[in-house]
Amino acid sequence: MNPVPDPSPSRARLLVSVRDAAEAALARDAGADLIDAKDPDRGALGALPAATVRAIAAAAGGRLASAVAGEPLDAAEASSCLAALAGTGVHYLKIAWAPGRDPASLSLPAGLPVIAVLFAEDGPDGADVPALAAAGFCGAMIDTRGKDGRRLTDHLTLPRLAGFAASCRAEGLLSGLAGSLSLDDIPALAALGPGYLGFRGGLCARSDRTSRLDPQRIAEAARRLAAVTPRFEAA
Ligand SMILES: O=C[C@H](O)COP(=O)(O)O
Repeated sequence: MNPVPDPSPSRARLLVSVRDAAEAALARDAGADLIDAKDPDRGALGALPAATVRAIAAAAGGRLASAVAGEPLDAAEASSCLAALAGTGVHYLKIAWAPGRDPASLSLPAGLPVIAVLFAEDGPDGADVPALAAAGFCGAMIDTRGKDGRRLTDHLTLPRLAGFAASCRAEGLLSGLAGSLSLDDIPALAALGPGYLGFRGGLCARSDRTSRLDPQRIAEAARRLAAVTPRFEAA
């Protein structure tokens, strides 16, 4: 089994989505904990070609690397998307998963942990987590589907997000929160005790997720995360 981040770390980790190996090296050097391969030109969870993901995993050096595998319509398509990125050298994969979706025909790659990505627009909460654990996911995160300027907290309240993180801890799943987050979101969200906070746009020049990553913003995000002591509320 590949290593995955501790589901209940003493502080939330910093996940930075990158489009290529050069951005992976930049994010690694600026202080990202988790290097996430994603095509920001193709929506919330645009998958990159396997060769690009392989190069990103290599450039992540000692950091954990993940890759997004897309937004499949059902479990069978999810299985194909995941299989396409197995063997790229990342430590885990992330894939969109609708709450309540039947996992019967889901085939998870052997030895490669997978995180289910729920979209904030669908109103997920902690009650969705036990089914994800039962389906075999190693983690669960909430992101926004529409990159239209609305942030995660424009869709879901802090108590609801706290309940989601707590439910993940109770199920032994890694949890993540993302969705057009800015540096100023860090104190309130990191305090909820997620495994990681995920960023792209908020760490890019002009806060444009299709623009280049800004190493100073990444370093500042790492500093702010390190300063927050999470409150581990019960599920
Ligand atoms: O997994 C994290 C995402 O890449 C977040 O992207 P975003 O900050 O542009 O919404």
